[in-house]
Amino acid sequence: MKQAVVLDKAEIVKRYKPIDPQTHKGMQGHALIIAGSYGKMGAAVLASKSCLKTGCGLVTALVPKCGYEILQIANPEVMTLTDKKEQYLSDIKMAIKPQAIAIGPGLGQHIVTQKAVLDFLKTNRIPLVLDADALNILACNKAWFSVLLPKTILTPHPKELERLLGEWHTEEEKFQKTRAFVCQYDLIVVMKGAPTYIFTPDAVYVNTTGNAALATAGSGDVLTGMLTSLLAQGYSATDAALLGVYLHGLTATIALPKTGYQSFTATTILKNIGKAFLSLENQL
Ligand SMILES: NC(=O)C1=CN([C@@H]2O[C@H](COP(=O)(O)OP(=O)(O)OC[C@H]3O[C@@H](n4cnc5c(N)ncnc54)[C@H](OP(=O)(O)O)[C@@H]3O)[C@@H](O)[C@H]2O)[C@@H](O)CC1
Ligand SMILES: Nc1ncnc2c1ncn2[C@@H]1O[C@H](COP(=O)(O)OP(=O)(O)O)[C@@H](O)[C@H]1O
Ligand SMILES: [Mg+2]
Repeated sequence: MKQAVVLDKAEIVKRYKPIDPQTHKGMQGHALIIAGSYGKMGAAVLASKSCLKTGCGLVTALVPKCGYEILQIANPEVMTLTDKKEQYLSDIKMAIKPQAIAIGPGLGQHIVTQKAVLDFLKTNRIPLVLDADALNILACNKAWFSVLLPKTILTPHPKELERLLGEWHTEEEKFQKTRAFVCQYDLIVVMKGAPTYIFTPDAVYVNTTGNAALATAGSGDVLTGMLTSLLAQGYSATDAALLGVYLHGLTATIALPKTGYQSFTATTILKNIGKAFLSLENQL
């Protein structure tokens, strides 16, 4: 494999766009988070909250009916749309025009949800982040890889990546398969791990922030919201993936001395997104 580009502060500051003092919520982007099912509504809460806390002006969550009160109470700043089904999503339609969409965290893989996801992918023309069960559903329907919009961001953990690409026997083979996949379908793959690699058709990047504190439930759901937020704010898919992964890791670098590994949770990531941004501003 070609040498990975090291994603350090200098590389990030080049891509970071400070907030315009004249901005308003309508200019900060509107994101839609399609997530959650009975028992996994926390994933929708975490992804939509992280989307807001990464600077998106407006965030809407689309969840099954059982998620309505959970979302509205846990996240009063987030607008909530509900499906007609109580426990899982059955139909992905929206009367809004978001600038970016995330789909997958906590979604489950009900057969009806699978069909709704596939129908959505066929017609979607809005910049997209695919995570968790959206990846698992796609892995069961590999013919659908070719309907994905160019530069869609996929965020698999190792098991999800294996479901998508099949087994590998060496790290080198894993990298080759991922590289071939992003080039064939013109996608961006955030290969989550320690460290996380970002694959684009042009280059591979290796992240330098973060630590094992991130090995905690919901950590990836928060990352999905952050990437979607940056996409909605007008960052290119490559820059959103690079900046989002870097900032997500930076929250753990910043918080570790106070929390230790054990008490760091996905909520700790949310609480430290602001400090992560501020540390970029100090470099300008
Ligand atoms: N509060 C909520 O609502 C939450 C909801 N969530 C939602 O739950 C759904 C299921 O998601 P999930 O990722 O837990 O299940 P799944 O895809 O079977 O993967 C698990 C297996 O993958 C592997 N593995 C994972 N990471 C690895 C690594 N770094 N390195 C190596 N291996 C790794 C590992 O496999 P093993 O090593 O055990 O063989 C592990 O057993 C999904 O929709 C998600 O969004 C969660 O986000 C939690 C909070
Ligand atoms: N040991 C580790 N060191 C650094 N980052 C890690 C480590 N373990 C997990 N992470 C990060 O935590 C996140 C976990 O994502 P994921 O497995 O999808 O979590 P969840 O589905 O519970 O939200 C990824 O961004 C991954 O890179
Ligand atoms: Mg996950």
